[in-house]
Amino acid sequence: MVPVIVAENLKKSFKDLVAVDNIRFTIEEGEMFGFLGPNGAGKTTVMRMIQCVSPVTSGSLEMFGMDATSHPREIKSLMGVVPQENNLDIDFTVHENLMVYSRYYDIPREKAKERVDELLDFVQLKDKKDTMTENLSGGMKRRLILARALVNQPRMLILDEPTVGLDPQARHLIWDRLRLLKKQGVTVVLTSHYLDEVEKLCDRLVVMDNGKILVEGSPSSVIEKYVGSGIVEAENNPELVECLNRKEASYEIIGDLVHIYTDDPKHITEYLTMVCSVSKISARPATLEDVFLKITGRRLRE
Ligand SMILES: Nc1ncnc2c1ncn2[C@@H]1O[C@H](COP(=O)(O)OP(=O)(O)OP(=O)(O)O)[C@@H](O)[C@H]1O
Repeated sequence: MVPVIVAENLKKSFKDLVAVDNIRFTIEEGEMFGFLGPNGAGKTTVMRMIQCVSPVTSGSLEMFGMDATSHPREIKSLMGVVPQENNLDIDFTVHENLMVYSRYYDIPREKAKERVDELLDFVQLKDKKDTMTENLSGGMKRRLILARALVNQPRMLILDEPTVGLDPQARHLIWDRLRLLKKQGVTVVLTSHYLDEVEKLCDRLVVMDNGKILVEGSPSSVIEKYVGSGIVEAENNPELVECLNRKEASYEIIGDLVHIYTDDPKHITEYLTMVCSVSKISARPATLEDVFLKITGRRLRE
């Protein structure tokens, strides 16, 4: 495996605030890699350092074997970026938006036209070619931004919350396109608050909080490691909690519910039903969302 991004003791401070606190991670070529974390965890700050638009405070950040501080131009030419906000030029048509962007990369006009047509086809916006950008739906705007990020045929694509606010159809189309890009060998790095999205798409992920990386691994390995393969949910009552303590089970009380983390949901369900009074008991597979909440807690962030 060839590493595309290597971060060592990477730190970013804004005056007294440490937004990214000495983190290390490696992203391999052709991987789909996710950054997760509550609001303010430091994900966008990491993305902006990767995009070489926010200087590293200390530590090292290498991409394609080049240092982010000394080779930003070379690195930028190899990547495409889908930012968190829709920052399209609304005074242009769909086609013009992409043509203008291709000029930044000095792509000859005829070649750019060909490339833009291919990209509009790729994101299913061919029939909107001459539509003014401001008249596109939210999903179409996101697709246009994805197309724009691909104008320079990047080896790595960075996406900050690519599907925020989109309906299921639009999300699925973006997922499908990201999978196609991965098949073509493009390294994809994304942040998302949609944990099902990350679970479905990403080969590996990190969970950040307060600028630090708390968890790293494939979705299935982190689920296995932090919550086990299944969760049994039951209505909270003192007798149930006593039973769980006796059995030394791993559990969490969440308001009116008890979450029991287990690799054998059937066994726990049968046991509890037999030895104590339980109601509304049910089992389900554990998800990345369970890991996220277990690791980062349930406290609301600012
Ligand atoms: N330019 C800046 N100046 C000062 N503080 C900043 C700046 N950018 C980010 N921060 C702070 O750094 C911390 C991390 O912010 P960041 O935007 O990276 O979080 P995030 O994980 O992307 O959050 P979200 O999920 O809300 O997008 C926050 O406390 C934020 O207020």
